[in-house]
Amino acid sequence: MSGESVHASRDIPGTCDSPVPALPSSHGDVPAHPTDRDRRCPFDPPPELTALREKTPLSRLRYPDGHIGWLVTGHEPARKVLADPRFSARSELKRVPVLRPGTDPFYGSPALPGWLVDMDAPDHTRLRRRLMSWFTARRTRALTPRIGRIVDDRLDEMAALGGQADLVEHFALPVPSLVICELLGVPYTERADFQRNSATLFKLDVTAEQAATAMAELNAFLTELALHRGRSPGDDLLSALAADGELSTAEIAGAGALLLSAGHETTAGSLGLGTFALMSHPDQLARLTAAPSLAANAVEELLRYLTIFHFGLPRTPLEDLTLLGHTLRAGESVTVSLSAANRDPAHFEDPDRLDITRSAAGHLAFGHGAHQCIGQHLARTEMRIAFPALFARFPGLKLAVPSSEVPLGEDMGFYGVHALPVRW
Ligand code: HEM
Repeated sequence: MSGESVHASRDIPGTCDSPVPALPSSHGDVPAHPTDRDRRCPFDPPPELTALREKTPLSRLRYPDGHIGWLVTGHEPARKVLADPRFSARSELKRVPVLRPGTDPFYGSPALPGWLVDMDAPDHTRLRRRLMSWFTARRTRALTPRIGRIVDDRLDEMAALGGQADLVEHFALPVPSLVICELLGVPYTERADFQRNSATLFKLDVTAEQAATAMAELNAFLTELALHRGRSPGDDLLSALAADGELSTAEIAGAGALLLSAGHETTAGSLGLGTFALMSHPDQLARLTAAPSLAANAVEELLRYLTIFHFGLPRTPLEDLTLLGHTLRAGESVTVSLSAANRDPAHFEDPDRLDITRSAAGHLAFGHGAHQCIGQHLARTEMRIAFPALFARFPGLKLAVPSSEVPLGEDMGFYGVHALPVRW
């Protein structure tokens, strides 16, 4: 299905009650993963995914290259799989991703140095330990005043544009980009190249060659920077890693590339899509603006409700094991759908309703277990500051186009909006 037809058929936000269609079936009884291009509503996972979860929290799944593996859609089994060290995250064990039509240059071969999402213990633990101290809740809280100033500066810049702007270009993308640049020690002036390369990496329909080129460019940039910070250190993460001498330059560059790309794309997606969701649910927005102290709760609920990591997390059993009465064989592909798990009625009451006052505790938007998002506290802090500040500065913020014309990031590994034209 093309993006165009999705835009044309998508319902007005807040009224996305499409009937659940019959389960998709590519061959025989084994369905393919319902993709984001099957969404009926910009904020809800495809109804086919919900239907799969309602049928069983663990189903067979046909991957784009035709091989058959497993899809976990229930909240409880999703947590179990992600917490179980018998499920590997190593890239050389992964086959084709669930949504990419072609091959993936990063699957089927060893992890790139520093690329910790694709590693298992003990390498993963060694590397993660070196990075964790920079992303603790305490350290992130200390960044609050600086993030507040970055947010205010961007809002000033937006206000100076008159009465209309693209919120992604002027707010949702620059805020996390500036924050992660400062933390890592990456010059923000270099953003055009790293933002383009990161976007290519996370795009679903690029060729393997395009993705590999983007990765090589990003890596070369970070390698040069890591060497430079080794010679002339600053007060930043890359300098600290270079001075500490525990990681190789290749590992520092790889971890830097991962942090830089994950650190801005994801939060930008959450800020852009989150603003769209709030504006489309005026009752929820009114609650937030009336009580900005709800921001922390609202952020958790938006993370749950929107689950921008929409393609799921890939894992591979290292041995035969049993889950929900099924035998999963060593080497089989398993995908954990965070979108489906975060809408599981067995864990969240009335899960398809956005309610910024509910407890969204236990949501899996940041994953779970050994690979749970390193940047979660940073992302939370940025969002908790950004949403109330945005709506306080522009109390009459509105979409400047019909909601059906907002370009959705359904072609991206992280869901979001490519642009959000707003006026005030
Ligand atoms: C709303 C924003 C974000 C969301 C929804 C998100 C989501 C996730 C998820 C689901 C994972 C788990 C991947 C897996 O298990 O395979 C993850 C891992 C990761 N995230 Fe985030 N993330 C966000 C923001 C950030 C930020 C701001 C940074 C950087 C500072 C970051 C850096 C990372 C890194 C380095 C990992 C890999 C951790 C590991 O493998 O041990 N993320 N993220």
